[in-house]
Amino acid sequence: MRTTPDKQSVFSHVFSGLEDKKGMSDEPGKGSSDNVQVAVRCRPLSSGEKEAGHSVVVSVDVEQGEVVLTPPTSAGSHRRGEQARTFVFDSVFGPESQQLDIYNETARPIVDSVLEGYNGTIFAYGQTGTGKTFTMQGEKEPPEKRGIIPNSFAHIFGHIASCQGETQFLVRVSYLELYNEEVSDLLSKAVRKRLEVHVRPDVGVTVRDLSCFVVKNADEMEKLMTIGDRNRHFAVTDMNEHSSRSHVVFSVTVERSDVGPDGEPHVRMGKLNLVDLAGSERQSKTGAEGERLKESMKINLSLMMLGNVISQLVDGKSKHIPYRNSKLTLLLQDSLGGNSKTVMIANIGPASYNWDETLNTLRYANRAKNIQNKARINEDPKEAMLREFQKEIEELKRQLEEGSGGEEGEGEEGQRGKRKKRRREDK
Ligand SMILES: Nc1ncnc2c1ncn2[C@@H]1O[C@H](COP(=O)(O)OP(=O)(O)OP(=O)(O)O)[C@@H](O)[C@H]1O
Repeated sequence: MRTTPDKQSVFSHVFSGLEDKKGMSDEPGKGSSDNVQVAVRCRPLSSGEKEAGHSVVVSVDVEQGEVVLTPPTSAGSHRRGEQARTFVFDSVFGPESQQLDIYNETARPIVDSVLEGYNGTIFAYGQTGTGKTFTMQGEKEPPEKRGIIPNSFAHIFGHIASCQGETQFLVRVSYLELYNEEVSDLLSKAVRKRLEVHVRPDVGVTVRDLSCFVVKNADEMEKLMTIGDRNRHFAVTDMNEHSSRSHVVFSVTVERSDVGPDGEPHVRMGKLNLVDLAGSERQSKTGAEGERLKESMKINLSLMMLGNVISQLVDGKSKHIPYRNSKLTLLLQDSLGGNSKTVMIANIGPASYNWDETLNTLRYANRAKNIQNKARINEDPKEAMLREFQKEIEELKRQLEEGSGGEEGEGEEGQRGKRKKRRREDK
């Protein structure tokens, strides 16, 4: 359901829920300094890699949060004899890790914060074919294979269902694609229409004309995700049979209205950005030519720009961060160094022939650990829709009351007088 053309039909999607004690104890408007959290996930060796006889060069120590990249032992490798490299991250996941473990450790705290009114970003980064889409979306069946995005839908609506009483929620979603440096709306009928990205000082990054749908349960969200995925650019490459050729951002906005100590309703709004980046790739390995090669160059360029932004944020010397150098960094402006709680999941493969790419990803992720964000609860935001709907609901209720007649024995004159009085009170 689209919000703009049909506001009235969303009234039924404004949920009632319990006053959330935990949420109420937060101090709206106060920012806290949060480092970007970085997790690393290493996928299992694929059957093709096993058949080709590639050895495993990655080991993971979950307890210590450590990833060790050992040098390849094969005689032909130019990395043979190098020293092992060790990296430490906020959390690490080996080939046996389960989708739900990843969700609980990396995504759950971010989604909890979004439900409190913070912005949150979860993004997957890594070489092509290392499991970014598997981590973010996963597979539909069996349920244990579901990724972060569908798990977050269940989490959000599970939370709403557990609430009762005064708290009301409004959830809406949008889904955009960044392909060859052009932004488009994956949920629009005009799916290839180019959209403009703007940064507004009051609300941050916005995409003009991006459609937004109010949803009332996890199934509706999943349906929208499936529609959007069908519109996404994929291709077969030598590195991945189903390779994403674009970056995508699935956004979920959660508005909540709680009655504060002053007896008045207060609206808070958290936005969750779920980002599946296209993979970095080497042309010699993917076999990209023609259109694929053009895509590949754009993908690598935007990831390089993202790397530059990360370096400058961490370096701390530069006052000017080059967010505007690419659409990807512009879209992620709030998520990196801004008003958001952010987690990056760096995906890597375990095989020896990807040693260089794996080292690059680990270095990239290692730098991102030092990015400092300043997340704050978004209280009474201008763009909140909930308050507008509440006002209209009140107005409709009033009209219904008026339409159902006055108190017994009260004449037309008496009812008209009451209406006038209410209008005066409203003013
Ligand atoms: N942890 C995992 N366990 C089992 N299979 C996995 C895992 N991670 C990835 N795979 C499998 O590896 C293949 C590549 O994964 P996926 O498409 O998610 O990679 P990607 O990083 O999104 O690639 P690209 O950047 O090319 O889109 C898929 O067949 C996927 O099912």
